[in-house]
Amino acid sequence: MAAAPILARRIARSGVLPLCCRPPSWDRAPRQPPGLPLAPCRAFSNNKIQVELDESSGVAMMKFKSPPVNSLSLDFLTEFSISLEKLENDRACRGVIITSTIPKIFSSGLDIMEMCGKNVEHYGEFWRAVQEMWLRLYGSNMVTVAAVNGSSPAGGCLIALSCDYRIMAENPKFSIGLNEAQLGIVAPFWFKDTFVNVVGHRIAERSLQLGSLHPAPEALKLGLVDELVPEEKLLEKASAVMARWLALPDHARQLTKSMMRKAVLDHLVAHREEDIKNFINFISKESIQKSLRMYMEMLKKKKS
Ligand SMILES: CC/C=C\C/C=C\CCCC/C=C/C(=O)SCCNC(=O)CCNC(=O)[C@H](O)C(C)(C)COP(=O)(O)OP(=O)(O)OC[C@H]1O[C@@H](n2cnc3c(N)ncnc32)[C@H](O)[C@@H]1OP(=O)(O)O
Repeated sequence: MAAAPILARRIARSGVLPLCCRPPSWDRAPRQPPGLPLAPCRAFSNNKIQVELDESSGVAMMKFKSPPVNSLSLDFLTEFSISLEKLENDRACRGVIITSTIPKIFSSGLDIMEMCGKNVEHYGEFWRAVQEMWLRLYGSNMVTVAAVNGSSPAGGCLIALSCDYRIMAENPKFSIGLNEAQLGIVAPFWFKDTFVNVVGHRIAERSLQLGSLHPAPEALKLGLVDELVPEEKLLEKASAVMARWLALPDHARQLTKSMMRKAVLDHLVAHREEDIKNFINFISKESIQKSLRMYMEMLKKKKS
């Protein structure tokens, strides 16, 4: 995935400062008082995502921090891909736990405003960023654990599904699923394939057609998440799961992961441009734009 030049161009246009141009990122960890041994922890943070790597365990904690709902805007997706790339290329990092700093929300999915009333170039750029995020996360060599501490519709659910293991807070008010059908849009084939690989064909077919958002206990029953824990235990549990996965030799686990995921990844890589064209054609239709506008209005009305 030679994404660096594309990312660089996108960052330049989006105004988001690339990590490499910021003050040295690894220097941003809190300074130790003189005399104490240096904590084996490195941190970097950009606008929407904060990452801390514990060098002694090889585990990075990645926290989404983009209020109000961690929606996956072009800027967010760019930062996410850059953060994943940095960790992937860091020999000290073997695993990443993904969670959110926003109470009750893991991620609200793709930013609907990025898909409304924009031009064809923007839709193309946005969709390429969505693809890139997924290719990096689903294809990661690192162990990836999602600590889902809030609602996680559509693109948020895709992030969790793309990890190796999903632990969700046991609050029945939190829901997760690919609800695209409820918005009058269609989950693309690689969202669907990722879902099928986790829950199986029948459950995926029913859930996708109905655009279901499953409350946490139901998500557990369907196998959409691997376990539920009280919210205050979520990160502790994620670290314990991570330690179990990291106890195995990396090469054996990585080759196995790649064998399990390769066909789905290769499918998108082989059809990337076609997928972008399909997205642009689909999202540019007036009927689809109308559905999205109505959905946004419904969200706003729900508040008042
Ligand atoms: C043939 C096929 C070929 C190609 C592909 C074609 C199609 C493309 C497929 C695209 C796949 C799409 C994937 C997606 O992810 S779509 C997004 C789906 N997301 C949702 O449905 C979530 C909607 N949001 C909610 O349900 C709630 O907001 C949520 C997350 C439960 C939080 O609830 P709450 O705490 O009560 O907060 P509010 O609802 O008040 O929201 C606060 C604020 O945020 C705005 N907002 C919420 N979600 C989004 C979003 N996803 N994008 C943009 N903005 C969002 C909301 O409107 C409020 O804004 P306000 O200005 O009123 O404060």
